[in-house]
Amino acid sequence: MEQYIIKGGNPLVGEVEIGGAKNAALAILAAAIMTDETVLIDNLPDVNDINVMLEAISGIGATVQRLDRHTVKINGSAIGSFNIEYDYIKKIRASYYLLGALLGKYKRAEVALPGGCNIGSRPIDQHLKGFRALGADVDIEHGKIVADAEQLRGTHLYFDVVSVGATINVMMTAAMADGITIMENVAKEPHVVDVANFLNSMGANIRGAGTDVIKIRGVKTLHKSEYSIIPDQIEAGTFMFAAACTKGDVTVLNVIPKHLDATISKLVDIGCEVEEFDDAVRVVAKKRLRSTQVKTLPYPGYPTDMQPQIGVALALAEGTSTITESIFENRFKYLDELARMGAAIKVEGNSATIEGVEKFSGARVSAPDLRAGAALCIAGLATDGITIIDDIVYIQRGYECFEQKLQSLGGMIEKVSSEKEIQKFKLKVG
Ligand SMILES: CC(=O)N[C@H]1[C@@H](OP(=O)(O)OP(=O)(O)OC[C@H]2O[C@@H](n3ccc(=O)[nH]c3=O)[C@H](O)[C@@H]2O)O[C@H](CO)[C@@H](O)[C@@H]1O
Ligand SMILES: C=C(OP(=O)(O)O)C(=O)O
Repeated sequence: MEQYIIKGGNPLVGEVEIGGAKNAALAILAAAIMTDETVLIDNLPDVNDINVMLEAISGIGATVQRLDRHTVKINGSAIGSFNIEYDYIKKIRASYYLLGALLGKYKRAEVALPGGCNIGSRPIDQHLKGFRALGADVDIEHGKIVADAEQLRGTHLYFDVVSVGATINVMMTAAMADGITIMENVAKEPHVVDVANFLNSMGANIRGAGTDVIKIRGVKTLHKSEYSIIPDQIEAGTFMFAAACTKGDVTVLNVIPKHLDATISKLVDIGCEVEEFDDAVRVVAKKRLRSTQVKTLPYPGYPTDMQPQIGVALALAEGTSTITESIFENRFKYLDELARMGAAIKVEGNSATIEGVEKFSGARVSAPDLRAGAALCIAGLATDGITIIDDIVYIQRGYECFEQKLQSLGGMIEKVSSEKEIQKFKLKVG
């Protein structure tokens, strides 16, 4: 089993290139099979979840041609199965997008119930409500969602909760339904807009993505497109907090600063200097961080996917902070791991009270999920001693070349898979 070993204490300094947004890319790859023409997708992150999705779509007959690490050509004309059997697909959350894409194009789909990080109960009732409202019969049979429709008809739909997944999924199906669909109380995340832009580039007619109401005029067919995925705001934010926690000076390159507004605002609250450029953001932390209050919310609020990263910063900040996690009920597991490193935290329901400590001590901890794993790496980099992180497979789901990027900023982090390698690292760092 691979682990990260970290010797912290160095400020992270330098520039780091941010890749394409994993959560936009997963939906865009699913949407790419909705045309019989060839689609070229660029700025794809090379991470495990993306590779699982590519294998799943090639498994049902789509042609997938990787031009380079970040560029792929997809042709969905030879799809011969609407049943996603591929075993790994149920392990990722975004497998549910294949349901929306296949149902829209072929009026039939069978996909295993989705997995993803264990951060809460994660129901999909709003996806199913949307498909049914468009005229599909949807059942859950033997762990699979089975959907089919004689005809998909535009509808007026009000989501009961703001859901990124349901908004994108139903938008994909409605893009190929007959007539007009109006979706209210939708998610406004940048990746919702990116998927709408991608579908429009293939000839869909979707208006209002990024606002509370999306209007879709269904089209019969979609056509070829060349599309570049937006930068990953969560990867960018993770490196920005790594700078904050190590008293560093890091510039994240290839970002859309507007997408980082909530993250930037919190970094400023806790005492960092933040400079915005056209497509870069610089974070400088010169002194001890200050406490603050945070509540996770749908975009444009503070993202739940950035909650563990700020949690680490607040555990080192002067004073008492609170975090309220209002999206997923099980996203505080990393705090137990952080407590092993000396953090002082009390969790009650969906709220955590954090008394900042001056420093952590190195420990052996486990990544409970993707973002929490990345946050624990930040904690290790902010700690003088040695930290070992188990279960880094979660981190590999969503961060490309994570350790190499941190190394390029001066971080002493290595991937190891044996006691011998651990001892070698310890000898090297003294
Ligand atoms: C692959 C992907 O893009 N994952 C992201 C996506 O997850 P995901 O699409 O699963 O998250 P949602 O936005 O759907 O979930 C938001 C809230 O709505 C609830 N809900 C959702 C759907 C539904 O049918 N019923 C329901 O009650 C969820 O339990 C949660 O409390 O958005 C989350 C919120 O920004 C991010 O943390 C995840 O990284
Ligand atoms: C929680 C995440 O992913 P998933 O929804 O795929 O579990 C994430 O990207 O932070």
